[in-house]
Amino acid sequence: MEVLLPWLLGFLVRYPELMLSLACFLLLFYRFNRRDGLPTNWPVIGALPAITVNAGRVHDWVTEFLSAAGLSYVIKGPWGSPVDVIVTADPANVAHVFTANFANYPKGKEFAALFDVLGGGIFNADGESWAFQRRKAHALLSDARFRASVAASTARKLRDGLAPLLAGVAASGALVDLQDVFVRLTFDLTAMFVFGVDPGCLAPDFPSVPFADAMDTIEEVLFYRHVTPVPWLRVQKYLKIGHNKRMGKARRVLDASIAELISLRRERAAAGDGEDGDMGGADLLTSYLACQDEVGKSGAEFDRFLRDTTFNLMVAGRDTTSSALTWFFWLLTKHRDVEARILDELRAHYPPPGAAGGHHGGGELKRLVYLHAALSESLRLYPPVPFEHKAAAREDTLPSGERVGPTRRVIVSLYSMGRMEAVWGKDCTEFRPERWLTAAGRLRHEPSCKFVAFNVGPRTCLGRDLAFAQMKAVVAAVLPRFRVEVDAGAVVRPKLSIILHMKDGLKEDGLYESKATSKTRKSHSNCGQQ
Ligand code: HEM
Repeated sequence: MEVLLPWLLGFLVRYPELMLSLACFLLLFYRFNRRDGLPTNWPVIGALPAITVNAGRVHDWVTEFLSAAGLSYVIKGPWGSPVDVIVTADPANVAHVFTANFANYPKGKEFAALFDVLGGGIFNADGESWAFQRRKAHALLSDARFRASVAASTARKLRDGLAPLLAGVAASGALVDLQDVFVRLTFDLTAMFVFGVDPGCLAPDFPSVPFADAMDTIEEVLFYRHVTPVPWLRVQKYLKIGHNKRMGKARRVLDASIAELISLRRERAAAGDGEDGDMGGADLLTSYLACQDEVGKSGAEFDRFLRDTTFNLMVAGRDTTSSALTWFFWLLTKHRDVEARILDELRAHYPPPGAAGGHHGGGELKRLVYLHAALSESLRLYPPVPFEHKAAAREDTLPSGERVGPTRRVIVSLYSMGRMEAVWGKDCTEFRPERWLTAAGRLRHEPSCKFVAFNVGPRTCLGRDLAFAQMKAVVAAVLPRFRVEVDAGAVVRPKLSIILHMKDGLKEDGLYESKATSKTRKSHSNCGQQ
């Protein structure tokens, strides 16, 4: 050792780059993961090598190490601050954090800073502000007139927008990215019930809609903020460069678009046209405008409230539902037996409008039990919100035994929770809608701390029923008429984002309209009629 040490030091002084490269090589390519499958937590840099190497497949990587660890594992912070993260897919931890100790796990200031673009909206709010917004949103979203208007405007959009668009694509044999189609569709559907206006994002020429493009950019930057060292984020903010610059630009577009939609609605209300628009005046913005006294704000403050509220609802409705639909349609291409059962159920309980018994008021959707089970199964494996993070206001110990506090946060992997053998059994990675059905063919209830796609506890999703109704309506409009085929070689994987979109979309696939399903397929990426 006496000989080796001076030799090593001499080598380090003379060839620092070589030594640094060697160290990096050892770190990055030798032991990102320990032999037991768990990521190595190195001194100072924490699990950075493992994170770097697995960044492209983060959700599957987390699932692998959580399986190996027994549902929870502590990742040491590489972000330049002494923060560790306990990553968990343990239902007991979820129940503890989201329900039993809800008050001790607020969204908090750091969450609000990370998601500053959401302003004071419901996703970012805590305490009284959150409670008020939740009460209000809950009342509006469950209002019977609102629900009936959403059902009617959705049916119209599917009949006059989606179906002709898909038929046109099918007839022309053009390529289509189904994910793009669903994002456009849910953007329009959500804007209709939030602003009372159809922005026409879903159109045959696939127009560029600045509002929708700005939302895409914002989501990308938000994910980037999760995986970038804090000091570098600060430099970007200070110099107004990189992702910070992109965010600034997107925010300006977003704010301008929302301001325009709000003033349009105000003008129409002032002109006595309050009942116009795609929702016949039953949209959420009209309702919020009418309750200014209850909100207790005026002038610019009320405008900011409207901007934050409507934007939060747009985020809530657009991306989650489009992500869910994309994964669902892809899963059906892999499970034709499930598709066939859904088609049988649709024929029996949801005949097309115009056919005998084919009147659709929305209530019939409740009879589609197997479809409900299949959608739940898809959401279990591909939850649109793949992870949630939480910080404890006061030090706490989780049921799994780990301490949480100022220097240790919690990340719940919703994606991994659906894939844990300990939670769902040996067939946890299989797509099996039957797991959601009782022997009598009714829907089986799964505890929400186990099926977390819609969140758990007091902050449970307020749009769950609406989302199921919209997804069922889309499936009923598309499935009997079109058949989607996926190229065997297509690589389908999640994009790195706060929403579980598909990385390369579903554009390598083919869509066929019923009449031509048979043998007229020209190439894997064609569209045709069944
Ligand atoms: C498949 C579709 C959907 C899924 C998987 C989903 C999932 C979720 C999740 C995971 C949260 C918790 C987010 C968080 O606190 O970080 C949430 C909250 C929320 N969702 Fe949904 N959502 C869906 C559709 C919708 C729709 C269509 C609406 C209608 C506007 C909606 C409205 C909301 C609202 C208002 C909240 C905030 C609740 C609160 O913080 O108290 N969601 N949703």
